Formats: sequence, C-alpha cells, structure tokens
Amino acid sequence: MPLFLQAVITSNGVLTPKFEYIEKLRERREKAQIMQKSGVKRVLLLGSGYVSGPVVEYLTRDKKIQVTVASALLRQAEVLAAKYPNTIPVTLDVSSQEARLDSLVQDHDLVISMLPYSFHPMVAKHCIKRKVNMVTASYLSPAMKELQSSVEQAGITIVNEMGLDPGIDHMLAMKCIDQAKAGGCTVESYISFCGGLPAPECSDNPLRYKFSWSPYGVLLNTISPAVFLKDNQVVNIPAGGSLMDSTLSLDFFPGFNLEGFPNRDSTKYIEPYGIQTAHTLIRGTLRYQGFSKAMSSFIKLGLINNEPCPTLQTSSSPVSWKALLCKQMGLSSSIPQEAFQEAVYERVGRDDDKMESLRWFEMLSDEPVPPADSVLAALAKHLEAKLSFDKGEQDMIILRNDVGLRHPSGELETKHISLVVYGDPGGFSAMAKTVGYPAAIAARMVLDGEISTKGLVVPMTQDIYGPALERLQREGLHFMSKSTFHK
Ligand SMILES: NC(=O)c1ccc[n+]([C@@H]2O[C@H](COP(=O)([O-])OP(=O)(O)OC[C@H]3O[C@@H](n4cnc5c(N)ncnc54)[C@H](O)[C@@H]3O)[C@@H](O)[C@H]2O)c1
Ligand SMILES: N[C@@H](CCCCN[C@@H](CCC(=O)O)C(=O)O)C(=O)O
Repeated sequence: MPLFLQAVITSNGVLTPKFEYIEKLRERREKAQIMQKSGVKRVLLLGSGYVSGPVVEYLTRDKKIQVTVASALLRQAEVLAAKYPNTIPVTLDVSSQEARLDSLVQDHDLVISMLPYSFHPMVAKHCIKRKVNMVTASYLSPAMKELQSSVEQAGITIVNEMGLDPGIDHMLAMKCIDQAKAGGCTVESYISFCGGLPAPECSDNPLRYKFSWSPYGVLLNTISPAVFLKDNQVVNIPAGGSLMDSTLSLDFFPGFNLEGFPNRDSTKYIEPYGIQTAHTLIRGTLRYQGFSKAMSSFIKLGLINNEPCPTLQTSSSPVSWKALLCKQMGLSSSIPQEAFQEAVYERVGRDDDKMESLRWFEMLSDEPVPPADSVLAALAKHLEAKLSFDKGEQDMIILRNDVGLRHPSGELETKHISLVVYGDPGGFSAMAKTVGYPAAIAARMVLDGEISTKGLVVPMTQDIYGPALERLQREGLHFMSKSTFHK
C-alpha cells in the first residue's frame, strides 16, 4: 500500500495519514532532545493505567518538565500523552524488554513506577545501576527492602508508599502523632480505614463495588493474610480467604452503609509511627456492606487463584464459566444445569444471595471466560467488564484515621481525621487524584532537591508530609479533623 494511503487512528480518535502521524512523533522527539539540552528535567512514567493521569497533569504544568509515558499498551499511553504538553508515549514491556527499560531509565532524571507492584524491584535495579531517582505509590515490599544498601551506595532516593493507602494515610497519621507528642500526649490507639468505592448512587451491583484501580490488585487483596493489634493482643488472620469472614460493620459516617476488614500487617507500623505505647493498631479496607459476602463466593469457588492456568491462556477455544466452575469443583462439565447449580449452592454455603450474585455476574452459564494467564486474571477481566464506571458516573474515596491520645492531664481524646473525595465526572477519578497527586508531588520534591535523603524513603517525616499535605489541599483534597473527649 502506498505510504499516503496508510492511516492510523491517533489518540484523539482522528484518522490521520500515517506519514503525518510519523512526522508528528518525530517532531515531538526532536523537541524532547532540545528540551533536554536546555535544563529541562525528564521524567519516565512507567504505566498508564487507572491512576497515572494526575501524575502527568501535575508534572507538565511546569514547562521545564518533559514526561515519557511507557506502557505495554501503547494505545493507552498515547491516549494519556495526547492530553498534555511535553509528553511522549512509548511502548515498553518490562517483562520482555529489560534492555530497553535500562536505556529509557538512563535517559531520564527520575522514574515513577505506576506498574503492577511486582515489577518495582526490577525497575529499582535499573535505577540503581543508572543512578536515577525513583518514586512509587506502592508498599515498601521485602524485595524492595533488600535493595536498601545498593540504593544508598548508588546515592539515589527511592520514595515508596506515596499514594493514598499507603500514602496520605501515613502523612495524616504522622502529622497527628508528631503534634500530639509535641503537646506531651501519649498515643494509645490508631485505627485507620480507607476505601475506594463507587459513589453511593453507582453501587447497584451485588459487590456494591466498581474498579477505580487495578482489578487484579483489588481481588488479590481479598485472600491476603492480616495481622493487627487489638487491646494488646496480636490477632492473626491466615491467608486464603478468612479475611472476608473478618468483616465488621463501621458507622463512623452513619449516612454510609460501610463494612471494613483488616489490611495486611498493621503491626509493622508500630515502629515507623513511633507508637509503641498503643494497645490497638489496625489499618483496614472499607467497602459498602455486602462486598465481603459476595466476594466470599468467588473465594469458595477457588477463583482467587493466581497460579498459571494453561487452559485459559488461549482464545481459540474459550472455556465457559460453567465448565471452569465444574473443574474447580471436580465435576464433569456435562453435568445437567440443575445438578451443577445445586453443587454450587452447596459450595457457597446454601446462601441464596450468593447464588443471585453469581447469576448477576453470568457465571452459572455458558458465558465464555476471558483468556488470561490465571483464573484470578480471568476473573479480574470478567469483573472489570461488568464493574467499570459508565460515562458520568463518579467514584469516591473515604479515608478515616481515629487516633486515641492520652493527655498529660489524664484526659483521653480521640482525633477523627477524615478525607472524602469524589471523582470528577468526565475527569480524574477520586482514586487517581489521591494516588497520582501524592506521587507527582513527591517526584517534584525529589527533582527540586526538597527530598534529598538517600536510600529508601517513606513519607512519614515532617519535611515530606508537611509540604506534601499542603500541596494536596491546593489540589482540592480537604482533610477534616474533629475530636471526641472521654473522661
Ligand atoms: N498507594 C495507593 O493508594 C495505591 C492506589 C492504587 C494503586 N496503587 C499502585 O499504583 C500502581 C498503578 O496502579 P493502577 O491502578 O494504575 O494499575 P493498572 O493495572 O491500571 O495499570 C498498570 C499499568 O502498567 C502497565 N503494565 C502492566 N504490565 C506491564 C509490563 N509488563 N510492561 C509495561 N507496562 C506494563 C499497564 O499497561 C498499565 O498501563 C500499582 O502498583 C498499584 O498497586 C497504589
Ligand atoms: N485499601 C483501599 C484503598 C486502595 C489503595 C490501593 N493500595 C494498594 C497498594 C498496593 C501496592 O502498590 O503496593 C493496595 O493493594 O493496598 C481499598 O482497597 O479500597
């Protein structure tokens, strides 16, 4: 085909002759090279998913920052980059193109990894090799901690846990704890719950949930183990699904119908928060009531399983949900529908609501399972298709920290610190704003030398949380604080 007859759909949806498109890309790259020579800072953003938008929006407000958005999904990176100046989309699969990752890292002043968190240690190794600073919104995992001394030796900074939860929760906690200690108080308890939710009017599905961040991550968290401290007792919840049976109803905002369950190992924050005096320390996840009950049927059917599943990997002969569930229960897929439904009913504890939920998700039928590497990845794709936000629908985030403080007078005060944010219809989601802006603010602080500590950094010190919380307020995130006094 002659060159002028070839066309591409560009990120703004316009059919553009291919040579014009290539010309545009060439112009953008040349501009980037000129900018590099004129003191412009170059930021490599890895990942263009749910929460990446505000990162680019915030950074490119400064004309002296150029952002390269790299993603395995080029189209997704293009759509994001097209909205902002000085932003170049590139394709990169970090699992198969490590040399390309390395050369991109070398070519930038700072890397922000918004990839699935299992990739961060690999990215960090290239940042260490190329002495380039890095920011993530993810937990400081054991694999990242192993890199502590190499990060220090390389003389670079890696900021971790700079999102919402973890992120804003830590910053609000530490601001309160530091101020309380300065006033002579002792911290007796810390209870923090955070949830990414649909706005209440968008919650009409059996899970009362819609995805505002990685569906795979949301689902995987439901079988995580958890540890927390309650009245000086360490409580352990084993991995594999008991978490969804450890739900309690929460009424700190009585107008919302909320439940919560513990989130990972809360006790590991006793030391970094400096609250060895606390008898209770719980970090938890918030959902609308009904989530954990509906979710537990997926768990009971063995669907939250991330082991490779070769039968699901091909799209040529798709498996049906009925056949997959039969396999999970050790039944023949030719079993009559009635007997199949009875077996499922038995497996989910003879609960009519759970059956209704499985029917709503079309999982008791011959509906095909999306091709994926594992049963969990297939479920994530299936639910994402059914539980994404429609145009005009809003998500919300709720974050609530309750900090019990004993005053020198003996009086007990509970500080209730809350953040409630709604997504902008047609704009950024609440989750994207509350994860992307903290990460972008940290990136600016590193680029500007405001964060200069070398090694693995978390936002728990006043030099970081002070300016970061102030800047987040300027982005429209309003923190509320109230107190209750007990005799
Ligand atoms: N701290 C918090 O409050 C918080 C909240 C939400 C998300 N997060 C974290 O932020 C990160 C981004 O979250 P998200 O919801 O945008 O995730 P997402 O799944 O929507 O996006 C992931 C991005 O990575 C890209 N990607 C996946 N595999 C890749 C590969 N092999 N090579 C290159 N690109 C690849 C995808 O194309 C996508 O652009 C995740 O690590 C998530 O756990 C933190
Ligand atoms: N706990 C809340 C808020 C979600 C924020 C997601 N944070 C991720 C961070 C994972 C990481 O990147 O290390 C999580 O899994 O908790 C909810 O579930 O609605």
